[in-house]
Amino acid sequence: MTEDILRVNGLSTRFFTEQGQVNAVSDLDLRIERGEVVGIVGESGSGKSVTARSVIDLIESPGEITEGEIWFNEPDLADAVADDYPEAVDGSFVNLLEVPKQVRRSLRGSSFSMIFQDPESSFNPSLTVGEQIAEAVEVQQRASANPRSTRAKTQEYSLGRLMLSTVLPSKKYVSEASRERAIELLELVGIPDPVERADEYPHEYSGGMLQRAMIAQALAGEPDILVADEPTTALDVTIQAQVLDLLDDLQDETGMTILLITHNLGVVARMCNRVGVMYAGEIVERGTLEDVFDDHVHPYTEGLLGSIPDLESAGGRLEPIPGNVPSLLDHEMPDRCYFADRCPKAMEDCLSHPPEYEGRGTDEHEVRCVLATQEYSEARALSADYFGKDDRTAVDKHADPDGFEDDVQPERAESTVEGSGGERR
Ligand SMILES: Nc1ncnc2c1ncn2[C@@H]1O[C@H](COP(=O)(O)OP(=O)(O)OP(=O)(O)O)[C@@H](O)[C@H]1O
Ligand code: NI
Repeated sequence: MTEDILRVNGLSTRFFTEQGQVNAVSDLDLRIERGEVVGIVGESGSGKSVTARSVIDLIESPGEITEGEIWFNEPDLADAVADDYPEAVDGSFVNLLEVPKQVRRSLRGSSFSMIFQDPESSFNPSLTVGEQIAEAVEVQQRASANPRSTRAKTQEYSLGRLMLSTVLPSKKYVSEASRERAIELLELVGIPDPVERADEYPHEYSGGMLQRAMIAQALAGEPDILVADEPTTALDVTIQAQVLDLLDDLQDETGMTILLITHNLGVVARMCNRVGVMYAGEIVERGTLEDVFDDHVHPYTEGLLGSIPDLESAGGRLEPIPGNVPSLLDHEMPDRCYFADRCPKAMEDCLSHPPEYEGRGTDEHEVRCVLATQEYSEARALSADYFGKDDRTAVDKHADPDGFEDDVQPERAESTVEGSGGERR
């Protein structure tokens, strides 16, 4: 039982800002099997969240998906749209970038759901948690006959219905059944006294509890794919571990597919089946956990592994990768390996942009690094100060009237280190 549920091909997402075009995600491929947990890991600013948001259709102006295909495996959806959008259908797969916005939107909650780092953003402070989860349950019921059964749900697909479900005005009250379901969901995610807690407002919840409530809200539509963007980063270590346990258990019970975004390889090791390592908007190394942890080729992966925080023990020391996160402004991106200026093994060959090569691990293992094809050679190494001058120009170019970029870059680099857990041990 290993069928793909999602295939992303050649995805590029750009932001058209006053400073220029930001190449947040470039030519990204991603394959997720049904029931699998796939991780995307990388430093701050590498494009992880933009990848997640692109998949779930949450890119807003000035951002835009400029290229690529996002194929979602859903036979009934494929049937429903095949007549009107034949080019968007390939067997049981539907290219979500080729169907109308409303159809895509109708998949939110029921097919795709997302949880974020800051649960506050998912809740309205003036409604009780129970009401909001019940509302999420009802939104799904409007889109489907029976929210408890995926099969019944998908048999209800028809194009008109898909479109309608997103334009119907939201009801101002929730039914008793939805309220009960909300309480069940709160219980499922381990909220004690769910009946009482359902009547409380978001600010009455602790961070960890609100994180659980957000997961309950995301589960209300029984999504096929849960996208979790740094779901535990803001929590203290003990609560982090509990929330990860919860996600793990829910995944076991429901067979849900999870796309997990994190900058913590410790979290990947614990949760994922396969992982993609992101740098400067690209996946630079991908494969099974074994490929990436034991047989990695890319010096960036090596660097991330060196900075791995230990989830369980206190006092683990974190060694950040020296150098700065690269600018993703199109006119500042060099035509070479984007990591070369920070790479301890940079060679002459790294001065042209590497394609994806087969890695030395499993069939899944791929690497954007010339070291996949040759041994490191001192003789061909770039001199230590090769990029010294380049770097300075890059910093100068960053300067803009309000100095925004200059202020932000160093802080972002630092927050990666903290966020990875270095401060919390
Ligand atoms: N709304 C936006 N407008 C302009 N640029 C954006 C916008 N959103 C993201 N970006 C840019 O896209 C790039 C990738 O950002 P993204 O948020 O995906 O990084 P990330 O890997 O999730 O980092 P973090 O670990 O800090 O969350 C960054 O250079 C960021 O500045
Ligand atoms: Ni992010």
